[in-house]
Amino acid sequence: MRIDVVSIFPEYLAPLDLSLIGRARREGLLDLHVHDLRSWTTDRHRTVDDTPYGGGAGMVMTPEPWAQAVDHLASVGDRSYAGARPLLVVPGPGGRRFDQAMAHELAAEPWLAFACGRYEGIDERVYDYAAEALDGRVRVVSLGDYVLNGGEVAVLAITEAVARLLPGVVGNAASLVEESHEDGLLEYPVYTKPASWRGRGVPPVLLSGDHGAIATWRHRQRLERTAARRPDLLEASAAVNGDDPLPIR
Ligand SMILES: COc1ccc2nc(C(=O)O)sc2c1
Repeated sequence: MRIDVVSIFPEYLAPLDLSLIGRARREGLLDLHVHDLRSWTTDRHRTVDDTPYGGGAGMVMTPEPWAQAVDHLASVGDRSYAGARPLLVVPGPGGRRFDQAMAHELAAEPWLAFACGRYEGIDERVYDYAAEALDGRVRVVSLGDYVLNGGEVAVLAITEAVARLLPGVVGNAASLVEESHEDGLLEYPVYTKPASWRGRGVPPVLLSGDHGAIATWRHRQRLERTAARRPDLLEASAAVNGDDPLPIR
């Protein structure tokens, strides 16, 4: 997978050099290109914003640097990635909410590009221009119902959630299975040594060696934890599967 990120704060993406994502890049599983939007400016001050038409607080990102960034992405024509055009993802509070299902959708894309907005946002005409230049493949995505100062933090989160789904990135693929949100349930509680710690023990079933009993206990823990913390997930699952959201009643 290729990922391009355009930002006025390219150093914000430095964490993508670390840990599993950094290793995936070094192993050639992820081809990441971070671009400074200001490299597509022409004035002495490398200006990327201006006052909003219609008045109001803050500044708006001007369209021309973004159009040149989009033109670059459209012209790269990296034949290594099917279609040679990326899906452009623009993080924004008014976007479709990012979730694990979308993480899987994006992980199936050969090439993603992220446009990181700042200030009050990007001139609206850029979205239309980008859709024309990239065969309509532009998606506005929000991390959640809150507002950040820009798209970079969202890109870090989305990139990590997506890249970890790529084959070979997470050492043990089995660890991707019983995770929160993978199958509609939250994960079970985990324990490690020591067996007794500051007067607190480990559930005996986990020390029993009875793998069937352990699997049953863990599933029950997932149901109870989901019912307690995210009952909405159980209701959604029941609506889809038609089963009793809490068979453990
Ligand atoms: C100006 O660019 C922004 C501003 C707020 C914001 N909030 C996001 C979110 O996912 O909540 S992405 C994003 C991008």
